[in-house]
Amino acid sequence: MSATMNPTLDMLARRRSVPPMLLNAPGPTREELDAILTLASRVPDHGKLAPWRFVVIEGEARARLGAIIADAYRADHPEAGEDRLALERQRLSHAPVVVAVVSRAAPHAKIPEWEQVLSAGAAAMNLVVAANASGFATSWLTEWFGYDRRVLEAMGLAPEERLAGFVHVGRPSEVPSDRPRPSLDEIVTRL
Ligand SMILES: Cc1cc2nc3c(=O)[nH]c(=O)nc-3n(C[C@H](O)[C@H](O)[C@H](O)COP(=O)(O)O)c2cc1C
Repeated sequence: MSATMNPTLDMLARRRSVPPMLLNAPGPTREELDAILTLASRVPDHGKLAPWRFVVIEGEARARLGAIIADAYRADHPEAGEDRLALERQRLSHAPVVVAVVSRAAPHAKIPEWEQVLSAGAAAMNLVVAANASGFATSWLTEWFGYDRRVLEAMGLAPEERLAGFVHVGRPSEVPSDRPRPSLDEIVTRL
């Protein structure tokens, strides 16, 4: 896409995910992250339910949760070797900050649950956009442990809460080349 004089459009046209291994410190400061999370929470939200919340995983907490991820993996794969367990242990330790976006969608008399789930996706994407506009790069991932109740419980999620994604945030050491994008012909119909 051609460059414009509009920094928002330029960022949207160029942004791409950067794998956690390429996301370095320094991560956002407390003030920077608060600003990013404030923008992440400014999303369409039918019924003003705030059907999402954020769990910030940084510093020592990344390794603490990594140990729980590796324990869960070992319990399910007793044959797993040390290399694989080390990989699992490091899952959240590459980027300096990982924000878990949690969906709190629940049955409601007026607001369809589907719309609450969509709002959590919007919050995750606003977080991605705000972090990238602030000079960071991101990766929005779930992986197997994003669906593992042992891991989610260790993060403080209630049984009815679900993970929309782990957004890894850091300074990119390199930005991968772009991937193919769908052409408008494939995804747009006009009535
Ligand atoms: C909800 C959600 C979960 C995702 N989980 C994973 C994942 O576990 N592993 C993965 O490789 N990509 C995952 N992705 C895809 C990446 O976030 C990203 O879209 C892709 O790697 C590159 O696209 P981009 O450069 O346009 O961001 C997920 C995307 C979404 C929306």
